Amino acid sequence: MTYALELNNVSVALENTPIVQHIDLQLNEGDIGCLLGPSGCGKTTLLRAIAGFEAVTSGCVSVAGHRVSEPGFRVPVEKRQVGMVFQDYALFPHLTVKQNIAFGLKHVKASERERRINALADMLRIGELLQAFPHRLSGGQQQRVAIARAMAPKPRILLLDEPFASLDVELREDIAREIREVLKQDGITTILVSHNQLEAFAMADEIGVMKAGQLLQWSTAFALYHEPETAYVADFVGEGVFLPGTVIDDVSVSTELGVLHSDQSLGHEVGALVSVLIRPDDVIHDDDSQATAKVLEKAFRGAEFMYTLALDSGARILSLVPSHHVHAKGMQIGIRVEMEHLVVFPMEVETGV
Ligand SMILES: Nc1ncnc2c1ncn2[C@@H]1O[C@H](COP(=O)(O)OP(=O)(O)OP(=O)(O)O)[C@@H](O)[C@H]1O
Repeated sequence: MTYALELNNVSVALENTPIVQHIDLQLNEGDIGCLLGPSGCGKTTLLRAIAGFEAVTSGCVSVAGHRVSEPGFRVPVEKRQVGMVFQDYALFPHLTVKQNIAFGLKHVKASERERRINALADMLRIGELLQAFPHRLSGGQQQRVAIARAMAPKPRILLLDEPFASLDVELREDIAREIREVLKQDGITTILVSHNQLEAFAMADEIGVMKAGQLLQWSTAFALYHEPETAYVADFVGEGVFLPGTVIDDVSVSTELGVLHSDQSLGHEVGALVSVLIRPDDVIHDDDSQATAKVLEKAFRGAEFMYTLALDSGARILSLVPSHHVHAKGMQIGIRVEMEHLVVFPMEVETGV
């Protein structure tokens, strides 16, 4: 199987300091990947290594089955057919918006060049700005020009570092959706860096969670949310809390919310103390339920409220409740747990319980 982009055991050091270590990831042609992680965890460094700006100290980067980076060997950036949008946009100040976008299209027929520039400018809402120079543009406009310039030559691999950071929420969602469509149409394999999980969920086929230079998990949004492999990923992605539990057999855990069952072996010894991940959508409000919890807080989210509830022990859980159910703070409300994926970690792991 040849991937459009493959990293095997990639490590990168800057000024002799290891920054990212032992990274494995793969993307099929036309797939979109997203790196999520706190500031300073090495996302930009990893993008720069894929683009060829940084050398690797171990492992290899392959594009369409060809090795482009390994220790002591690096295909130059301009030979990789990689497009990259940096956080500082790096537009050419002496060129107009149109000339910036056209920069990588010198070998394309004039009519096709015009068509592509206009299509990208329309999509990115910068059609009115084609004759302007970059210094006249707002940060968000410059960012969109940089995206158009990187997408224009249909690179083999597109790398986007926080591509929507300067856009307001509404524009961001529309543009992200349209960019995804064009990337899919053109079959451009993409990795983007984002701080925004919802954006990652909406844009990406595969998502990687990074922490301190390590890639903890590389999988679909669904798997990250429902089948996190570490307590860190469980905590970082989505909302939820950990409740203490005791393993009672290979597939069941006893908790304050009752006995919860898994459809597969939990891999923990009977009697082991564990932390059980409880997502807000696992906790259903049900007036007929015997089990109750006290409403501590509620936050309006449009169609739903996010309730923070206290169990008898004082442990807190979250529950998403349709907003036509109105319960005041301090009330006891009926709850039941409906869980499709039971996620359990050993208790000694730092989970914030
Ligand atoms: N030239 C350098 N020499 C040594 N360390 C560096 C150098 N450049 C960056 N670093 C360090 O490498 C680490 C990773 O930086 P990087 O920019 O890749 O993180 P990031 O995850 O992209 O962060 P952000 O989300 O804030 O952009 C940081 O701790 C940073 O201080």
